[in-house]
Amino acid sequence: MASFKIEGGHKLSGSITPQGAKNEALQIICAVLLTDKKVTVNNIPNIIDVNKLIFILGELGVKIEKISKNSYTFQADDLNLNYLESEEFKRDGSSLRGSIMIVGPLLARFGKGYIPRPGGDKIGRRRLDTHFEGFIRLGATFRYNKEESFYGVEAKELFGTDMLLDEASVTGTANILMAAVLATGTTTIYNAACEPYIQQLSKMLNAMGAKITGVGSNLLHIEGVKSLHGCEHTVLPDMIEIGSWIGMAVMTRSALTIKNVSWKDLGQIPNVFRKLGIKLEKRNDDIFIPEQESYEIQNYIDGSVLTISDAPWPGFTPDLLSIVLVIATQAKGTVLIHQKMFESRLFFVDKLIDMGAKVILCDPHRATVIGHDFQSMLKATNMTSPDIRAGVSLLIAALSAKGTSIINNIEQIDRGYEDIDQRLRAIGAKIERIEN
Ligand SMILES: CC(=O)N[C@H]1[C@@H](OP(=O)(O)OP(=O)(O)OC[C@H]2O[C@@H](n3ccc(=O)[nH]c3=O)[C@H](O)[C@@H]2O)O[C@H](CO)[C@@H](O)[C@@H]1O
Ligand SMILES: C=C(OP(=O)(O)O)C(=O)O
Repeated sequence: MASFKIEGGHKLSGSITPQGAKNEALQIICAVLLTDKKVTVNNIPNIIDVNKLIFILGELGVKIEKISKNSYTFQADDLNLNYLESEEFKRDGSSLRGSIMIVGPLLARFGKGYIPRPGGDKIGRRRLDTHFEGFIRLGATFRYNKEESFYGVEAKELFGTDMLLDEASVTGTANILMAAVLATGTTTIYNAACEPYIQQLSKMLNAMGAKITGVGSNLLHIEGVKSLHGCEHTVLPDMIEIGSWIGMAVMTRSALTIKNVSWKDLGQIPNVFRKLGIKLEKRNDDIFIPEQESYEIQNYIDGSVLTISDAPWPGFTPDLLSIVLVIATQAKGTVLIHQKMFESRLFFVDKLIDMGAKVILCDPHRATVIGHDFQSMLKATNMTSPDIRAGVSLLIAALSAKGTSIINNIEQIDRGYEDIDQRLRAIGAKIERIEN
C-alpha cells in the first residue's frame, strides 16, 4: 500500500487541465461491447478503475489499442464469453463499480450478462435492483447466486417496453439504456438519470446508429435497432475533479486556473461553491479562482443556516459533498452538509476533527461545520483514505495544514485521480509518493 507525504501550507499557482471524467469513461468503455466495429475513445483518464475495466474487456477478447496517452480503439468482434463464467472474472469484476455496466450490452448483443457483486467505494448500501428490474422488464430472466454474490440475466430476445425506474440510478440508467438500444420495439425509461455523462453516452449510442430521444431529460425514448456501428467519442472533463481542484485552490488560499472545464455541463457546481463565498470567474471555458484570504458562507434570505445537500442531477452531485465539507472548515460561517444518498460517507470527518476542524457529526447523513475563517490552521496528522472522495478531502486538508501529514491507502485516491501527486507538484505543492 502506498502513501502520500504532504508538507502543508504551500501556495499553488498556475493552471491545471482536468482529466477525462471517470464516471463517463466507465459507461463509454462498456458501450463498445454493443458493436463488432471499431470504436475510438479520446480523453480516457489513466486511473485505476478505468484501467481495471479496460483489463476486463481485454480478458473478454476485445481488441484494444492504446493510440496515445488518453486515446484508445476498441473492437469487440470476437469475444470469449467463457471468461464470464471463470473464477478470474469473479475476482476482476468485483473490484470496481463500473464493471456492472458490461451486463446491459452483453445481454443485448449475446443474450447473457453475468457479474459478481461489483466493488467501488464502501460508502453505504449500493444496491443493483434498479438495473435488474429494468432487464427483467425488457424480458430477461434473472438469477442470483447468494453464496457467490453472482448475478446473471439471460434472454433470447429483448422487447421494448415502458418502465418507471424506482430511483434515478446513474449506472442503472446507463445499463438499461445500453440493453434497450438493441431491443425489438420501443422502450421508454421514465425517472432516468440525466446527468451529462448519461447524455454523453446517449450521444455516443446515437452516433453508433441508436435511436434515442429525450436526451438530457428524465424520460428517454429508445427505438430499438438491429445493430450498431463504430464511432469516435471524446469524454468530457471530470466535474468531480474540477470541484476537487477548486477545493485545493481555496484551502491553500491560491490563485488557480482550471482549463477547459465545459462550463455548460457543470450544473449546480459553480453555484454551490459561490454559496460558500468562493469567487469563481468564467474566463471563456476556464474557471479562474482568484487568491482569497477569506470566504464567507451565505445564509438563506431569512438568515437561517445554509444546507448543502445532494440530489440526482440536476441536483448537486453526492461525490462533491466531502470536498465541500472540508472547504467549509476554513470558511467564515456555518453550514449543514446533508449527504442524502449514501449513509457511510461522512465518517471521515473524525480525521478532520483530529486536525482541529470544528465539525459536529449529527448522524450518519448530516454534519454541521463551523468554519475557522483561517484564524486557526488545521494540524498535520497521519490518516488513511477510506474512500475516493474522502481521500481527496483529506489530501486537501493536508495541503492546507501546518506541518507534514501522511495519507495511507492512497490507492483509493488513484482509483479516480490521474497522476495527482505529479500534477500537484507542478503547481507548487510539496507532496511525495511513498511506496511501502
Ligand atoms: C461508477 C459511477 O458512475 N458511480 C457514480 C454513480 O454510482 P451508482 O450508479 O452506483 O449510484 P446510483 O445512482 O445507483 O445511486 C447512488 C445512491 O443514491 C441513492 N439514490 C439514487 C437515486 C435517487 O433518486 N435517490 C437515491 O437515494 C441510491 O439508493 C444509492 O445509494 O452515481 C452515484 C450518484 O451520483 C455517484 O456517487 C457515483 O460516483
Ligand atoms: C462513489 C464513487 O465511485 P464508485 O461509484 O466507482 O464507487 C465516486 O466516484 O465518488
